[in-house]
Amino acid sequence: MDGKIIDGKEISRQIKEEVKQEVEQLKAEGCTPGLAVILVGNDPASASYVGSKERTVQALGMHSEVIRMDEATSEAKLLGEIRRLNDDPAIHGILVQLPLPDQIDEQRIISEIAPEKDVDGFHPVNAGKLMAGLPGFVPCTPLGIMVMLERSGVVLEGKHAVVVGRSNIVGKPMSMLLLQKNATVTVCHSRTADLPSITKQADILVAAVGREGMIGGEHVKEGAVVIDVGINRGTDGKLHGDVDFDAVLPIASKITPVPGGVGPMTIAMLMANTLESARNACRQNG
Ligand SMILES: Nc1nc(=O)c2c([nH]1)NC[C@@H]1CN(c3ccc(C(=O)N[C@@H](CCC(=O)O)C(=O)O)cc3)C=[N+]21
Repeated sequence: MDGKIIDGKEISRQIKEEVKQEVEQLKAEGCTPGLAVILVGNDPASASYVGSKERTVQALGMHSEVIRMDEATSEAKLLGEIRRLNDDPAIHGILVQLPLPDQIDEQRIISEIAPEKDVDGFHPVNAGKLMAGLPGFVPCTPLGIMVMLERSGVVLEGKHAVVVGRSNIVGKPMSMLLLQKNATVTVCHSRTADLPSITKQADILVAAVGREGMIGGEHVKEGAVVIDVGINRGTDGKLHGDVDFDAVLPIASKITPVPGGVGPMTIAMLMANTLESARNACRQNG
């Protein structure tokens, strides 16, 4: 209803429809894109995300393999599973659901995934390619945000983009992608002094801090575009963003909701990356 609210669910639906068409075309050439998702342990939130990824992969006509491993699984066993998938020609994308249990070194695991199957874009080779401006897989959440901005007609060139959060998964790749589009980028984090004075300069504000309602009206400039990456499960059992939506809505020119904003875009881009990986693999060998 309100044209201010960027509908991530609708944009993700469009992307998935486009991917579905292209999957059909690729299948007609004898190549079925395949995604393997590894879930270690029984965290209910992780299990629910993995379930939703699996359903989406199947709905788009791709091959899905979900590997569920025990909470006590050793690092060696998980590495073995990744090596098997690296060598499996039916699998074009490998996603190891994070976080992993404490006995497993996440960086060690991510580094074992073949970079050309790393549809999460977390492998150091893909991170390096992004920084160097070379083609490679880009992490799904920041990539999805770029697509949302583009499809909502947001111009980035010459604008001040402020990213709050410096993770390898969102903040750092987000800042690289915004730079590529000629935004002036500032990265803030938990030790930033006087955060509101900086976020208030933002034409585009990306909140990826992981603290419910952290970004309030006092953080936002009139007319800013506000992207909320937060997915915090509140005590009410509902999902809440990092942005105090009701406080920021009247100030922003555009804003993404939670749920129905960045989250669905993340899954859509995972599908797009898996399609791209299959295309690369099949057209190279076929
Ligand atoms: N290797 C790896 N890759 C990931 O991409 C990855 C991960 N590990 N670990 C966990 C996070 C989280 N994540 C989400 C994706 C979609 C929604 C999503 O679609 N959310 C819906 C609501 C879902 C609900 O209601 O629970 C929404 O925001 O509208 C949320 C969260 C991917 N992650």
